[in-house]
Amino acid sequence: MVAFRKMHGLGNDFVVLDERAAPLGLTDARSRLIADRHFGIGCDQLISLEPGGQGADVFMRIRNPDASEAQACGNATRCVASLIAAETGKTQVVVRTVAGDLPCTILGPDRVVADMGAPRLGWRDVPLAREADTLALDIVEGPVAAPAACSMGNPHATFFVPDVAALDVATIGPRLEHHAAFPERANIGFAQVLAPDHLKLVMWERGAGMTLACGSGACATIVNAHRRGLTGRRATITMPGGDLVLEWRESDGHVLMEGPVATAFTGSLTLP
Ligand SMILES: N[C@H](CCC[C@H](N)C(=O)O)C(=O)O
Repeated sequence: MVAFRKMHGLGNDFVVLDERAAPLGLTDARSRLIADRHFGIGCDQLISLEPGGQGADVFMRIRNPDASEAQACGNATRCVASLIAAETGKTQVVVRTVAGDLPCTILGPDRVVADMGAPRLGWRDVPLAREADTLALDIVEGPVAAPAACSMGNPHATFFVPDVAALDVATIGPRLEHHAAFPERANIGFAQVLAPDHLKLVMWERGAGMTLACGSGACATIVNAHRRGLTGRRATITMPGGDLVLEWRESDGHVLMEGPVATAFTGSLTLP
Protein backbone atom coordinates (compact mmCIF):
# COMPACT_ATOMS: atom_id res chain seq x y z
CA MET A 1 0.00 0.00 0.00
CA VAL A 2 1.19 3.53 -0.83
CA ALA A 3 0.16 6.58 1.20
CA PHE A 4 -1.13 9.63 -0.68
CA ARG A 5 -2.35 13.11 0.21
CA LYS A 6 -5.21 14.69 -1.76
CA MET A 7 -4.60 18.44 -1.86
CA HIS A 8 -5.90 21.40 -3.83
CA GLY A 9 -5.43 25.07 -4.50
CA LEU A 10 -8.83 26.65 -5.20
CA GLY A 11 -10.14 23.29 -6.36
CA ASN A 12 -7.22 22.62 -8.75
CA ASP A 13 -6.60 19.24 -7.23
CA PHE A 14 -3.64 16.95 -6.79
CA VAL A 15 -2.73 13.48 -5.64
CA VAL A 16 0.59 13.90 -3.83
CA LEU A 17 2.86 10.85 -3.60
CA ASP A 18 6.12 10.71 -1.65
CA GLU A 19 9.06 9.25 -3.58
CA ARG A 20 11.75 10.81 -1.37
CA ALA A 21 12.68 7.48 0.22
CA ALA A 22 12.38 5.41 -2.95
CA PRO A 23 10.81 5.60 -6.42
CA LEU A 24 7.32 4.13 -6.74
CA GLY A 25 7.61 3.10 -10.37
CA LEU A 26 5.09 5.63 -11.71
CA THR A 27 4.77 4.49 -15.29
CA ASP A 28 2.57 6.48 -17.68
CA ALA A 29 -0.14 3.84 -17.37
CA ARG A 30 -0.06 3.95 -13.56
CA SER A 31 -0.07 7.76 -13.56
CA ARG A 32 -3.08 7.92 -15.88
CA LEU A 33 -4.95 5.41 -13.75
CA ILE A 34 -4.32 7.23 -10.46
CA ALA A 35 -5.44 10.52 -12.03
CA ASP A 36 -8.58 9.00 -13.56
CA ARG A 37 -11.72 10.29 -11.83
CA HIS A 38 -13.62 7.03 -12.41
CA PHE A 39 -11.06 4.24 -12.26
CA GLY A 40 -8.62 5.88 -9.86
CA ILE A 41 -8.44 8.58 -7.19
CA GLY A 42 -8.80 11.43 -9.70
CA CYS A 43 -6.88 14.71 -9.91
CA ASP A 44 -5.85 17.54 -12.23
CA GLN A 45 -2.19 16.73 -11.66
CA LEU A 46 -0.24 13.86 -10.05
CA ILE A 47 2.49 15.36 -7.88
CA SER A 48 5.56 13.37 -6.79
CA LEU A 49 7.92 14.51 -4.03
CA GLU A 50 11.54 13.61 -4.69
CA PRO A 51 14.75 14.53 -2.80
CA GLY A 52 15.44 18.25 -3.23
CA GLY A 53 19.20 18.09 -3.37
CA GLN A 54 21.54 20.93 -2.41
CA GLY A 55 19.73 24.22 -1.80
CA ALA A 56 16.16 22.96 -2.04
CA ASP A 57 13.78 21.37 0.46
CA VAL A 58 12.09 19.07 -2.05
CA PHE A 59 11.90 18.33 -5.76
CA MET A 60 8.36 18.41 -7.18
CA ARG A 61 7.58 16.38 -10.31
CA ILE A 62 4.35 17.29 -12.09
CA ARG A 63 2.34 14.94 -14.29
CA ASN A 64 -0.89 15.81 -16.07
CA PRO A 65 -3.71 13.24 -16.21
CA ASP A 66 -2.53 12.32 -19.74
CA ALA A 67 0.83 11.46 -18.11
CA SER A 68 2.60 14.37 -19.84
CA GLU A 69 5.17 15.97 -17.54
CA ALA A 70 4.76 19.70 -16.87
CA GLN A 71 7.48 22.16 -15.95
CA ALA A 72 5.38 24.26 -13.58
CA CYS A 73 2.29 24.02 -11.43
CA GLY A 74 1.61 27.08 -9.29
CA ASN A 75 -1.20 25.70 -7.16
CA ALA A 76 0.74 22.52 -6.42
CA THR A 77 3.85 24.56 -5.58
CA ARG A 78 1.94 26.25 -2.76
CA CYS A 79 0.51 22.90 -1.59
CA VAL A 80 3.91 21.18 -1.53
CA ALA A 81 5.52 24.12 0.27
CA SER A 82 2.78 23.94 2.89
CA LEU A 83 3.29 20.19 3.29
CA ILE A 84 7.06 20.62 3.80
CA ALA A 85 6.43 23.47 6.26
CA ALA A 86 4.12 21.23 8.29
CA GLU A 87 6.84 18.56 8.35
CA THR A 88 9.74 20.87 9.26
CA GLY A 89 8.26 23.93 10.97
CA LYS A 90 9.96 26.11 8.33
CA THR A 91 8.30 29.32 7.15
CA GLN A 92 10.55 29.61 4.08
CA VAL A 93 10.55 26.56 1.78
CA VAL A 94 12.30 26.09 -1.58
CA VAL A 95 10.45 23.87 -4.03
CA ARG A 96 12.70 22.68 -6.87
CA THR A 97 11.14 21.94 -10.27
CA VAL A 98 12.55 21.20 -13.71
CA ALA A 99 11.98 24.90 -14.45
CA GLY A 100 13.96 26.11 -11.43
CA ASP A 101 13.85 26.72 -7.68
CA LEU A 102 10.71 28.37 -6.32
CA PRO A 103 11.11 30.09 -2.92
CA CYS A 104 7.86 30.00 -0.94
CA THR A 105 6.80 31.92 2.16
CA ILE A 106 4.33 30.27 4.51
CA LEU A 107 1.73 32.83 5.66
CA GLY A 108 -0.25 30.32 7.72
CA PRO A 109 -1.40 26.70 7.69
CA ASP A 110 -3.61 27.36 4.68
CA ARG A 111 -1.94 30.23 2.78
CA VAL A 112 1.35 30.51 0.89
CA VAL A 113 3.15 33.03 -1.34
CA ALA A 114 5.23 31.38 -4.06
CA ASP A 115 7.90 33.19 -6.06
CA MET A 116 7.28 31.62 -9.46
CA GLY A 117 10.34 33.22 -11.00
CA ALA A 118 10.52 35.44 -14.05
CA PRO A 119 8.37 34.84 -17.14
CA ARG A 120 10.15 33.98 -20.39
CA LEU A 121 8.81 36.25 -23.14
CA GLY A 122 10.67 35.20 -26.28
CA TRP A 123 8.98 33.07 -28.96
CA ARG A 124 11.56 30.29 -28.54
CA ASP A 125 10.94 30.30 -24.76
CA VAL A 126 7.19 29.76 -24.91
CA PRO A 127 7.91 27.80 -27.23
CA LEU A 128 6.31 28.70 -30.56
CA ALA A 129 6.75 26.84 -33.81
CA ARG A 130 8.11 29.91 -35.61
CA GLU A 131 9.27 33.45 -34.88
CA ALA A 132 6.42 35.67 -33.76
CA ASP A 133 5.66 38.69 -31.60
CA THR A 134 4.55 37.03 -28.34
CA LEU A 135 2.54 40.14 -27.46
CA ALA A 136 -0.09 39.23 -30.08
CA LEU A 137 0.01 35.93 -31.95
CA ASP A 138 -1.61 35.51 -35.35
CA ILE A 139 -4.20 33.00 -34.08
CA VAL A 140 -7.98 33.14 -34.51
CA GLU A 141 -10.34 30.51 -33.07
CA GLY A 142 -14.03 31.31 -33.25
CA PRO A 143 -14.71 34.44 -31.17
CA VAL A 144 -11.16 34.74 -29.77
CA ALA A 145 -7.98 35.98 -31.43
CA ALA A 146 -4.49 37.43 -31.00
CA PRO A 147 -3.41 36.00 -27.65
CA ALA A 148 -0.31 37.07 -25.79
CA ALA A 149 2.06 34.22 -24.98
CA CYS A 150 4.77 33.58 -22.40
CA SER A 151 6.32 30.76 -20.41
CA MET A 152 6.30 30.31 -16.64
CA GLY A 153 8.40 27.25 -17.26
CA ASN A 154 5.33 25.86 -19.01
CA PRO A 155 3.70 27.34 -22.13
CA HIS A 156 0.79 29.80 -21.82
CA ALA A 157 -1.36 31.74 -24.24
CA THR A 158 -3.74 34.37 -22.84
CA PHE A 159 -6.76 35.61 -24.81
CA PHE A 160 -8.32 38.85 -23.59
CA VAL A 161 -12.08 38.87 -24.10
CA PRO A 162 -15.02 41.14 -23.15
CA ASP A 163 -16.97 38.35 -21.40
CA VAL A 164 -15.44 34.99 -20.42
CA ALA A 165 -18.88 33.66 -19.49
CA ALA A 166 -19.95 33.88 -23.12
CA LEU A 167 -17.22 31.53 -24.35
CA ASP A 168 -17.61 27.83 -25.13
CA VAL A 169 -14.25 26.97 -23.53
CA ALA A 170 -14.85 23.21 -23.76
CA THR A 171 -14.95 23.54 -27.57
CA ILE A 172 -12.29 26.15 -28.32
CA GLY A 173 -9.92 25.16 -25.49
CA PRO A 174 -8.72 21.83 -26.91
CA ARG A 175 -8.42 23.25 -30.41
CA LEU A 176 -6.12 25.97 -29.09
CA GLU A 177 -4.19 23.62 -26.76
CA HIS A 178 -3.24 21.58 -29.84
CA HIS A 179 -2.79 24.53 -32.24
CA ALA A 180 0.16 24.15 -34.63
CA ALA A 181 1.68 27.35 -33.22
CA PHE A 182 2.49 25.45 -30.00
CA PRO A 183 4.95 22.57 -30.61
CA GLU A 184 4.67 21.55 -26.93
CA ARG A 185 0.93 22.38 -26.82
CA ALA A 186 -0.08 25.20 -24.48
CA ASN A 187 -2.18 26.13 -21.47
CA ILE A 188 -4.91 28.46 -22.69
CA GLY A 189 -6.22 31.33 -20.57
CA PHE A 190 -9.35 33.37 -21.31
CA ALA A 191 -9.15 36.63 -19.35
CA GLN A 192 -11.59 39.50 -18.82
CA VAL A 193 -10.28 42.76 -17.38
CA LEU A 194 -12.64 43.99 -14.65
CA ALA A 195 -10.35 46.76 -13.35
CA PRO A 196 -6.65 47.73 -13.52
CA ASP A 197 -6.11 45.41 -10.51
CA HIS A 198 -8.75 42.72 -11.11
CA LEU A 199 -9.22 40.10 -13.81
CA LYS A 200 -11.54 37.16 -14.32
CA LEU A 201 -9.86 34.05 -15.74
CA VAL A 202 -11.04 30.71 -17.09
CA MET A 203 -8.35 28.18 -17.99
CA TRP A 204 -8.11 25.26 -20.38
CA GLU A 205 -5.01 23.45 -19.13
CA ARG A 206 -2.59 21.49 -21.32
CA GLY A 207 -3.02 17.80 -20.64
CA ALA A 208 -5.79 18.36 -18.10
CA GLY A 209 -8.62 20.38 -19.68
CA MET A 210 -10.83 22.83 -17.81
CA THR A 211 -9.72 23.34 -14.20
CA LEU A 212 -11.20 25.42 -11.40
CA ALA A 213 -7.94 27.35 -11.09
CA CYS A 214 -4.44 27.45 -12.55
CA GLY A 215 -1.57 29.09 -10.69
CA SER A 216 0.92 29.34 -13.55
CA GLY A 217 -1.99 30.47 -15.73
CA ALA A 218 -2.73 33.29 -13.33
CA CYS A 219 0.96 34.25 -13.39
CA ALA A 220 0.95 34.29 -17.20
CA THR A 221 -2.24 36.37 -17.15
CA ILE A 222 -0.85 39.20 -14.99
CA VAL A 223 2.30 39.26 -17.12
CA ASN A 224 0.43 39.31 -20.42
CA ALA A 225 -2.15 41.81 -19.18
CA HIS A 226 0.53 44.22 -17.98
CA ARG A 227 2.54 43.81 -21.17
CA ARG A 228 -0.58 44.77 -23.09
CA GLY A 229 -1.10 47.84 -20.86
CA LEU A 230 -4.39 46.45 -19.55
CA THR A 231 -3.51 46.30 -15.83
CA GLY A 232 -0.90 47.32 -13.30
CA ARG A 233 1.68 44.89 -11.96
CA ARG A 234 -0.55 43.72 -9.08
CA ALA A 235 -3.98 42.19 -9.45
CA THR A 236 -6.49 39.82 -7.96
CA ILE A 237 -7.32 37.10 -10.44
CA THR A 238 -10.72 35.51 -9.95
CA MET A 239 -11.12 31.97 -11.32
CA PRO A 240 -14.10 29.62 -10.92
CA GLY A 241 -12.41 28.11 -7.82
CA GLY A 242 -11.58 31.45 -6.23
CA ASP A 243 -9.00 34.24 -6.07
CA LEU A 244 -5.23 34.44 -6.30
CA VAL A 245 -3.24 37.62 -5.65
CA LEU A 246 -0.51 38.19 -8.24
CA GLU A 247 2.36 40.64 -8.53
CA TRP A 248 4.80 40.87 -11.42
CA ARG A 249 7.51 42.45 -9.28
CA GLU A 250 9.33 45.35 -10.94
CA SER A 251 12.58 44.98 -8.95
CA ASP A 252 13.54 41.54 -10.28
CA GLY A 253 10.84 40.63 -12.79
CA HIS A 254 9.66 37.68 -10.68
CA VAL A 255 5.98 36.79 -10.39
CA LEU A 256 4.67 36.37 -6.84
CA MET A 257 1.52 34.31 -6.42
CA GLU A 258 -0.40 34.29 -3.12
CA GLY A 259 -3.24 31.95 -2.42
CA PRO A 260 -4.80 29.20 -0.33
CA VAL A 261 -3.83 25.56 0.09
CA ALA A 262 -5.87 22.68 1.47
CA THR A 263 -5.71 18.98 2.19
CA ALA A 264 -9.00 17.30 1.30
CA PHE A 265 -8.07 13.86 2.64
CA THR A 266 -5.29 11.32 2.99
CA GLY A 267 -5.37 7.68 2.13
CA SER A 268 -3.47 4.73 0.78
CA LEU A 269 -3.65 2.97 -2.54
CA THR A 270 -2.38 -0.22 -4.08
CA LEU A 271 -0.32 0.80 -7.11
CA PRO A 272 -2.04 -0.81 -10.10
N1 LIG B 1 -1.33 21.68 -17.16
C1 LIG B 1 -0.09 22.42 -16.87
C2 LIG B 1 0.50 22.00 -15.51
C3 LIG B 1 -0.38 22.37 -14.32
C4 LIG B 1 -0.57 23.84 -14.19
C5 LIG B 1 -1.61 24.31 -13.16
N2 LIG B 1 -2.37 23.30 -12.47
C6 LIG B 1 -1.03 25.34 -12.21
O1 LIG B 1 -1.53 25.50 -11.08
O2 LIG B 1 -0.08 26.05 -12.64
C7 LIG B 1 0.93 22.17 -17.99
O3 LIG B 1 0.86 21.13 -18.65
O4 LIG B 1 1.80 23.03 -18.17
